Amino acid sequence: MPTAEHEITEAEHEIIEAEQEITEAQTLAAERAHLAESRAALRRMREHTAALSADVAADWVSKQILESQLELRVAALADHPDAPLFFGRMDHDDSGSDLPATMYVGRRHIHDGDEGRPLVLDWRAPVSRAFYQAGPADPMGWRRRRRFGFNGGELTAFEDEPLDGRALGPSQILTEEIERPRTGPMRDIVATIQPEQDVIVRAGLAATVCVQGAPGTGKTAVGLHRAAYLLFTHRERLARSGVLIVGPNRAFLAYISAVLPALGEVQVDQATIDDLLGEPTATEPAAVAAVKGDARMADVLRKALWRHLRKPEEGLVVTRGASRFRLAEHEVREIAAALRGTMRYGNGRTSFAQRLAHQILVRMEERGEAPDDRVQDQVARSKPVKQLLDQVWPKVTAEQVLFRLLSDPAELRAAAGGVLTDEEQAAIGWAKPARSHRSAKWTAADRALLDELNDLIERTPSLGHLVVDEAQDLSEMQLRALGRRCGTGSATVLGDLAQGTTAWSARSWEDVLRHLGQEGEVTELTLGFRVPGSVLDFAARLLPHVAPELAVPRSLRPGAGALTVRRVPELGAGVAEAVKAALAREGSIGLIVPDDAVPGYVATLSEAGLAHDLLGPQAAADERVLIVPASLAKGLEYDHVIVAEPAAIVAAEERGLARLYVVLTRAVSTLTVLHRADLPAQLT
Ligand SMILES: Nc1ncnc2c1ncn2[C@@H]1O[C@H](COP(=O)(O)OP(=O)(O)OP(=O)(O)O)[C@@H](O)[C@H]1O
Repeated sequence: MPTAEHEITEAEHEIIEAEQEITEAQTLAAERAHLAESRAALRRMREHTAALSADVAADWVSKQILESQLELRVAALADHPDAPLFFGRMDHDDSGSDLPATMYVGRRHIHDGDEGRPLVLDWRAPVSRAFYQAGPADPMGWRRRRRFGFNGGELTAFEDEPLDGRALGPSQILTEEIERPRTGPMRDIVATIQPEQDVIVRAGLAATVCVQGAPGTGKTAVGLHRAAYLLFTHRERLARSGVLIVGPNRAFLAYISAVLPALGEVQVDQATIDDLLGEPTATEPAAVAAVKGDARMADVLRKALWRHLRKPEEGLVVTRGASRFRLAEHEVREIAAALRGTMRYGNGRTSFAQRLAHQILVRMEERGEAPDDRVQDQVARSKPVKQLLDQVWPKVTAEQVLFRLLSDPAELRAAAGGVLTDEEQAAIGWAKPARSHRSAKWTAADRALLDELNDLIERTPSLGHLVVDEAQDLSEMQLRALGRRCGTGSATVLGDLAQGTTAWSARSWEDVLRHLGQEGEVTELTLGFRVPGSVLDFAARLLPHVAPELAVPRSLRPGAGALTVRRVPELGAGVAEAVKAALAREGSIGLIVPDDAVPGYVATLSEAGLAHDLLGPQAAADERVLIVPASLAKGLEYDHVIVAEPAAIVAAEERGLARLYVVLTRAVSTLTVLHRADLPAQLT
């Protein structure tokens, strides 16, 4: 029997709860009204921009440029129904503060046209930093942080965090955001960027940052948000010089393609290394590619290129009117020798012609003539100089130089002697060369060599900033190629040494930065957002075998019951059953299988009547079930992952264990590992 005192307390409790509900409902209504007001203001901003006319432009070209700029601005002001306009709010009641009493933080700045009153502040503005960084230890002048929960475009919840020194547990809204089922391409994380991620996102433009991060720690997300941050903060400069995101393959680029547009950035290019350096037209054994990918090749190529300079067969004779002016053969040789290797090959060729012409001018002056600069140019372009130029300093293309190097063992020996061992030379030289450089086929490693040569011949222009994802997989020569593209800019280098699956995968980030030609700090992210703890622990059994030096990753969520490892008598039936079970739950399903088993599983699912897509360059798959070749899983994630036959994934390639580590860390909610053969010993 409850006591009277107890009854009153309970009744009181109910009243308090009811009051709380009313205040909560009122708060929610007020916040929704602010959202509606912001939406309307954004619409007005967009309409205003759309109404601006490019007719003010002086000429046709300027008009086209202005029109496309206006189009971009209208696109940037689009209201994406699924991406809430604001996600946070900060308040304080200190009347002496310079900060506004209330600020809403959102994807972009929104102001009320009439009064110019800011309704939402861009998350990248300096003042917004407090939303991400303020904490009990340092409230940064604010008293309360409010986070909003959204469902579609609807504001459905809010969560208050007093910034008064009380330490609070993890945010419910963050956990829900992470566990929200995946559909379609990658989402932005702008509402829930964590303090340690925010530090990387907001690093200055001059700084190159390198992030080592375990699977799912948000490296890709951080890199993309950093691009958006830099574009906001240095808009004009970067609009001119450009920002480029480099990712491992097209499927990955398609997967991340929606993030920047959702953040209002529609002008960032994305490319794979093959897009940048040229698609390979041939393949080769990994061991050969590893030699070609080694930075020592830069030396070999430099020597190979300069070996195209030839000794003059004779001197130079230039006729002007009735006079003839001569340079002796040794003089020509000295001029070439003085220039050799001091500048890019192409510039050297131009300078060589100018120096020859200059010497001829000196001869003219000796004979009492007074030629001016124009005469020097005329002489430099004259037939005898051109003929000598073609003989001594011939025009060459990167393809010609590499063709000669790889098809002629004597050339290779001359250029690579003392740099590559005899075995290495034998490995990269072509056994059966093509007829000419025109019909030669080039591998991915050759493409990086060609790029290096191109740069030795003519400077590669640099961009303002480069974001390089999965950087651990790039060869030293590929890193050099990327380094050239941010030579006068900076880079964000992202990756995980444990997920290196190429024959040349990096062993240290210091090496990566060195080959990239950038000085930068290496930061480590260790808190995983994607993979549940139980799954991460299972995958981490491989870590001592693939990257023993790395810290064991932790997960934000324990994920009890997320992992199933099952031996099945027959893989096809086991997979079909696991797919059916996953279909009963919410979210995307990735069936990750050894590459050569893909056709078999396509048939299995079709026979079982299970609709599915095969992961290809376009990430936009319609079906919930996606068959993913193990070699393409990198960087991707699915709510439910089913992995078929880990031993076969390991056996398929040299760094198969690292590949398996990648594959096992793609799951957001559940991982089902099915095997008929024994599991790899390292997993048990
Ligand atoms: N602060 C965050 N708030 C919400 N979600 C986050 C946050 N950080 C990361 N995530 C989510 O965690 C998942 C993993 O992030 P991401 O793909 O960037 O990790 P990664 O480190 O690049 O992983 P991998 O090395 O496996 O490719 C993504 O779904 C991302 O949206």
